[in-house]
Amino acid sequence: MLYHDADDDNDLAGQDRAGQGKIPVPDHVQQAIITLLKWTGDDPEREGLRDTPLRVARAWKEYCSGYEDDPSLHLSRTFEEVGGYDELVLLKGIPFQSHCEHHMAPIIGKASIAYMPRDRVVGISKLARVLHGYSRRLQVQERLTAEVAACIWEHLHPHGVAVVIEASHSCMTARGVRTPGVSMITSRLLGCFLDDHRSREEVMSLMGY
Ligand SMILES: Nc1nc2c(ncn2[C@@H]2O[C@H](COP(=O)(O)OP(=O)(O)OP(=O)(O)O)[C@@H](O)[C@H]2O)c(=O)[nH]1
Ligand SMILES: [Zn+2]
Repeated sequence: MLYHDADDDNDLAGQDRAGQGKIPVPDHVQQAIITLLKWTGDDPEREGLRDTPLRVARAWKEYCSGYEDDPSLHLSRTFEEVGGYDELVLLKGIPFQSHCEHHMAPIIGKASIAYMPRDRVVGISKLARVLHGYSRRLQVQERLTAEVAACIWEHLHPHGVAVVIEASHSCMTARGVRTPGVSMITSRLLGCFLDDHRSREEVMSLMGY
């Protein structure tokens, strides 16, 4: 049996947790979640699971909201270098959440994103927005790292870009090899951070590596 939003206050699925309003969930999407619930051994008809297909569907739309984002648009508004500042700009330790494309399990970590401006700088929050645009999709960490770096490289035309991501993969900690406490580190260096060892050492040291 499929459930649709009731108008009462107990309709948790109907709450706007993401601030994006309530989105309709097609029956076939709910049905897929019911099938999974049954297959895992539970009873989708019991009270606690009654609205779960709706909630899960909406949660996945939120986890994967990056598919509706064009991260490069966040870099379209730039500013002239302030006071002739032409040294590196680093946003360090940006928390993010993604999901691995193999198991759809959470990837939870932090990213550090640096660039060496050429003529213009971007609002610093935009670097985090680019990260979220790519992380809110099904990912592998290597591709996420490369996509963030490529986006900044192609749209800001800086002297260099450095992206380092450190993350824990729930598919390794909560299932499978079940090895908690392990993190994966990936990096993508472009331009001066790749070619010039002093720039590379500086950015890595500022990032804490
Ligand atoms: N390189 C890389 N591997 C990932 C990432 N996320 C998950 N994986 C790995 O993807 C692999 C998928 O391996 P498979 O053998 O196809 O799947 P599996 O049988 O579930 O593997 P186990 O996780 O070892 O149980 C696993 O080794 C995961 O640890 C990622 O972001 N990058
Ligand atoms: Zn995985």
